[in-house]
Amino acid sequence: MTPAARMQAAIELYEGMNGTQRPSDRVAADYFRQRRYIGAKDRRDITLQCYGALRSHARLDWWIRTCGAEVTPRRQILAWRLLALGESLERLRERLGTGKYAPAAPDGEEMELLQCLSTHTLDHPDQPMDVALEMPEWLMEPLSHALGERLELELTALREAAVVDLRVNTLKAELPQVRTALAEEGIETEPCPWSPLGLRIDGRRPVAATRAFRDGLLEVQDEGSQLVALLADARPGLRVCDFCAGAGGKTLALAAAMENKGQLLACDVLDKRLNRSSVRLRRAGVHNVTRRALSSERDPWLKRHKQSFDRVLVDAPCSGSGTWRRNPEGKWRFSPEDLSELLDLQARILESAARLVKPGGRLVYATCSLLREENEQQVEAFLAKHSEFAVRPVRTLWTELLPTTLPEGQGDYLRLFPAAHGTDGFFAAVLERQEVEG
Ligand SMILES: C[S@@+](CC[C@H](N)C(=O)[O-])C[C@H]1O[C@@H](n2cnc3c(N)ncnc32)[C@H](O)[C@@H]1O
Repeated sequence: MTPAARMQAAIELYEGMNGTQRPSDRVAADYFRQRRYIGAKDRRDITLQCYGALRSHARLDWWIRTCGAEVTPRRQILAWRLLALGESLERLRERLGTGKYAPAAPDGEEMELLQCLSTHTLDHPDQPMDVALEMPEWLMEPLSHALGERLELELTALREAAVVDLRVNTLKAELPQVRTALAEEGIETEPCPWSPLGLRIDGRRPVAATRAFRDGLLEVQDEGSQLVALLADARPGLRVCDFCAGAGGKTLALAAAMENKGQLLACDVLDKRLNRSSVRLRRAGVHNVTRRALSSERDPWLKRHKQSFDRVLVDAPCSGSGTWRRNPEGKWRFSPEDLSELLDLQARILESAARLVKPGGRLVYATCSLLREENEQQVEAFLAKHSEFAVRPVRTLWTELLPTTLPEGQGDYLRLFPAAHGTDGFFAAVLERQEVEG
């Protein structure tokens, strides 16, 4: 493809991403599936343009409006090229209106906009803080409450693309073996700093096409997720419930920690999502998992199984604010009403899932959210009503369960942040049901 044709494809794809509520990576996957003639290099360039615009959305809109124009996806892509990529106006102009596959030539009004933009770069001191940090205005207060003086640093990290982490599947291999196998297929990795099972890849590589992946030696999983699963301390022979199992990311990690021994129950309200785990479980050689679709968090099944699990993991549905490096559109679609609905749902799930925990057993409440409302405040509201549960501080659990050093800033709860720890944002609390005396 010519650079102009790639630019036109980026405009088309970006229009598609903007015109839907579907996740942008799915829109991109469909776009390329329907255009198999687009090769890997072109695909990478087109995706780079779209994600570049998506990650700079607020600043691009600010500039387009400051230059007196209306925002459109096409203008956002053109603005990104001038402001973020530093392309010259002459070079950009040369590519517009130059043939069948190129973007149309700009009209007079658009040309004025391009001229205005071409004398600037993406950041400007007049941009309000929410614009500069690419965050919806309403979220600045709860984020500031959660991040304090680290607000700017963390939100800056959240604007950038995330690294790719892998978890070695200890049911099939050890870390050095997987590292060597990947290197033989041209993928260099470094051990993750905190997870003893983690390998980090610099940049995007086709991991899913490797033999090591197809043979189930590894899973793609953020280091933060790996740590949540490790802190659940799912040992061989225990009865473990993964209450919000989804497509099984943490179920797989729990099964490996259990060495396939004991009972692991994966629940979710979405049957379809649970079913998606079956291929992954098979590939990983997991065979101690039973799946159960729940009608709601109050499914009658819970009553029949109260106090019968050693470990219950609640990987709660949440804002996903800790993962907005990967899904930058998520923050623009998330509303105060969504947050308030999630807070009610999380409290209900925590309340119900807690009933499954045996005396002496543990309830692990985790989110990939940065917000205190979804994290500390949920746990503290739960503890205020349930004196039979007590916090097992992560700071001490870590030394019992993990061979690596404790990341900075850990106290009662696990709190991981993109800038501070290089992971997605994660929160976890480990709560133990007290043994009944006498
Ligand atoms: C953060 S995701 C889980 C991700 C998964 N544990 C993983 O590691 O891949 C939260 C899950 O909670 C599920 N969920 C939503 N409402 C629920 C409810 N009332 N009871 C149980 N699960 C629920 C969602 O369907 C979703 O799959």
